[in-house]
Amino acid sequence: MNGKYDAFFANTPATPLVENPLDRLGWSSFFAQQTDADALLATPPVRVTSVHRSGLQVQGADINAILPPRKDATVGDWFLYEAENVPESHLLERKSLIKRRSPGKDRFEQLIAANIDTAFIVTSCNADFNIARLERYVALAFDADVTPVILLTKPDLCDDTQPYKTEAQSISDFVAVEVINATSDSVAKQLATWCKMGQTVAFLGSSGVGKSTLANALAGNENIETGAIREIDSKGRHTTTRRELHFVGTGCAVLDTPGMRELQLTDAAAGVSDLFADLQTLENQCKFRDCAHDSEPNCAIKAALKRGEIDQARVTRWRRLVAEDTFNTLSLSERKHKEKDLSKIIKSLDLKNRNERPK
Ligand SMILES: Nc1nc2c(ncn2[C@@H]2O[C@H](COP(=O)(O)OP(=O)(O)OP(=O)(O)O)[C@@H](O)[C@H]2O)c(=O)[nH]1
Ligand SMILES: [Zn+2]
Repeated sequence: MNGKYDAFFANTPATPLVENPLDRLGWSSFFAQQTDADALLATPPVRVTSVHRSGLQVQGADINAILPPRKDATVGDWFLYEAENVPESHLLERKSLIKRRSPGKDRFEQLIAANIDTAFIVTSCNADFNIARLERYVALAFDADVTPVILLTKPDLCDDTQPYKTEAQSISDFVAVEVINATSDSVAKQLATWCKMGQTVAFLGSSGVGKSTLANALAGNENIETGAIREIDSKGRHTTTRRELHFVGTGCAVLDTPGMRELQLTDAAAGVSDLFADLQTLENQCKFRDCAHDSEPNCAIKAALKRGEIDQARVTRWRRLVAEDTFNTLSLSERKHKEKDLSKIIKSLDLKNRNERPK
């Protein structure tokens, strides 16, 4: 980077009065530093605002275009736009990426959303509240390099929100917890820290907890649910799609994509280790590398439980997430392979047993 465009492209606070259209789209120094001022003029940045079968809808400072479909990009991605040779547009490195494995047999990876800054994990102060589910979402966010923030909605329908808040706060010291009435006037104010200009946020959580209500409160007069757009697909037909990246009143972008709503914890190993770093450190002190923290001697986890330093329920949730994650990460062939290995081991154990049996 050099010269007079530095401040402009790096989105520095040195130019607060002139709103750069790219700022609103979420452009930041993280992306600017992957290129230089000359390249930016030749191939201006564009962001994927929605994904369709016919291609990727992209938006730039004064560009509104469609890139040909490609599997390695998703909503929220940034490209350097090659006007002369559109398919050659260059995909920029991501700040964060949410992906999932498809539930089908082939279990290929689907990219759900890129470059989200904050994931609001929404649950209500009632029967929906489930600490294990919250933990899953937090692990998923950590794994994707997205900052998780827990929002506890419907406080007005609950006698005492404190127990919910205390439990949610016990998940991690690094995750903010906000009690928020989604139907109140103070939503935008309460979420302002995370919804500044140029930020990209998403809402995760079960149906009916208030995600749309919160998103609409941020949007002000705009109604996100009715933000459908009509466009012409590659065969010239009119199609109606939901927009996926909504630029709302506070200046932030709200990402709403169907894939987000179906997220499960899949291969979020890094997130699980972040979330349970203390337990993983303890585990390293167990005598056996494959300690099941069950009946093994010199088990550091059991010792810490006995001393009352850690909580049994949390240990159980951690073990389940690790097991689930290991299984989810396996491909179908690996699973078969593993099954084969397993049956071999069982057979050999049986054999050993038989041979050692007294005649
Ligand atoms: N009293 C009260 N009602 C709320 C609150 N948050 C959401 N609601 C109501 O709960 C209902 C469901 O809210 P939605 O925003 O549609 O929930 P959602 O999470 O978007 O649900 P899906 O679209 O199914 O995923 C609506 O009738 C909201 O008005 C809250 O904090 N207090
Ligand atoms: Zn152990």
